[in-house]
Amino acid sequence: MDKRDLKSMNFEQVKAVMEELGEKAFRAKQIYEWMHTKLIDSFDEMTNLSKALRDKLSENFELTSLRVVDKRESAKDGTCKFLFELSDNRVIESVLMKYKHGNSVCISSQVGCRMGCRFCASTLGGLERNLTPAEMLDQIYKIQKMSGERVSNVVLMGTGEPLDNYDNVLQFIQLLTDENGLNISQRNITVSTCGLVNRIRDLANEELQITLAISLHAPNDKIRKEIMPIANKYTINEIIDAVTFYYNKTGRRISFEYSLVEGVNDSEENAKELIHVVRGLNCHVNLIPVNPIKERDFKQTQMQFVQNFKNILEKNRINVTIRREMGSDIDAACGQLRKSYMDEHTT
Ligand SMILES: C[S@@+](CC[C@H](N)C(=O)[O-])C[C@H]1O[C@@H](n2cnc3c(N)ncnc32)[C@H](O)[C@@H]1O
Ligand code: SF4
Repeated sequence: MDKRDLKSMNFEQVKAVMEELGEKAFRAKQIYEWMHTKLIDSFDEMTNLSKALRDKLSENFELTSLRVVDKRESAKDGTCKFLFELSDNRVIESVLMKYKHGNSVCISSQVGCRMGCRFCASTLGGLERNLTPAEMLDQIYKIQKMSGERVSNVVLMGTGEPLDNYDNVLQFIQLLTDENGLNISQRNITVSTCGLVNRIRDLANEELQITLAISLHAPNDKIRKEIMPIANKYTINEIIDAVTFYYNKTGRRISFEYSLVEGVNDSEENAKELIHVVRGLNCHVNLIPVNPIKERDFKQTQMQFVQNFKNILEKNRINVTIRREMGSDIDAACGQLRKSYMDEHTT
């Protein structure tokens, strides 16, 4: 029988397990603390439990942990990219970004992705599997332990489509924001999605205070279909309706991600079209010059045109920023480092 995943359980579930094992309830608190505040990697480190209980736990439960297979630090801005190996030997990546306001970690939510966006390295091998809540937490826990600094912000912008792994992502958010765990504020968590409309509505109904980021990348359905297959399922209008619902439910300002690709979505005409799409919403647009991947011949829009695109939006009173490229010297585009690692190790 497969061992049950203890770190993915919330406090109530750990309490139920203790009852099942005939243990006192306070043991649940101790075990939960070892996992989620002391961030230990093995049952043997739970030194205030008897050896008998630790043995019982390891016979029946799995305690996930990640092995670091690579770590690269940007000489430009201190951004650190990590490659972690999971217990089934699959590899994922996470990024630590240091800002004045605190440390932000970008985590993966799946191994691979099935959404097929043309510019994205994460989807080149399709979806391998979902990550468990514990495997998402482990990325943050490991980075916090290795860096010795508190992580204050978490963004789900690494490999994978978080809303395609909905239940695990929700449980992960519950554990991450638990006051008996790392106690990260919901407001400091961002979930980024390519626009799974039904799931955006489900998420709105959870009434969380997290930030929702929409990977829009196009001002109309025609261009969006060329670069994002999900656009064949949901139109931009449907996305806008869903995010309006999200905003009405949560009061949280919506972020739109817009990667500029030369000759594809970066003309002045495109900027004007984009204004009509987002006008009237309480939102923020992030412009990101696309990070070219070697498997596709997409080119980055030159900075002067990115600036011009931004000016057009600004003149129309749209909140807009150009996202700083973090760690551009270390294969920082999402999924790129993992992809180069897999290419080297699987041929
Ligand atoms: C990798 S995705 C993960 C979250 C989610 N699946 C999504 O699409 O929003 C995070 C962000 O990276 C962007 N992205 C992916 N490949 C990129 C590239 N080569 N250059 C710039 N941005 C990229 C995505 O469009 C998205 O906005
Ligand atoms: S951009 Fe997001 S949804 Fe699209 S393939 Fe990459 S990870 Fe998947």
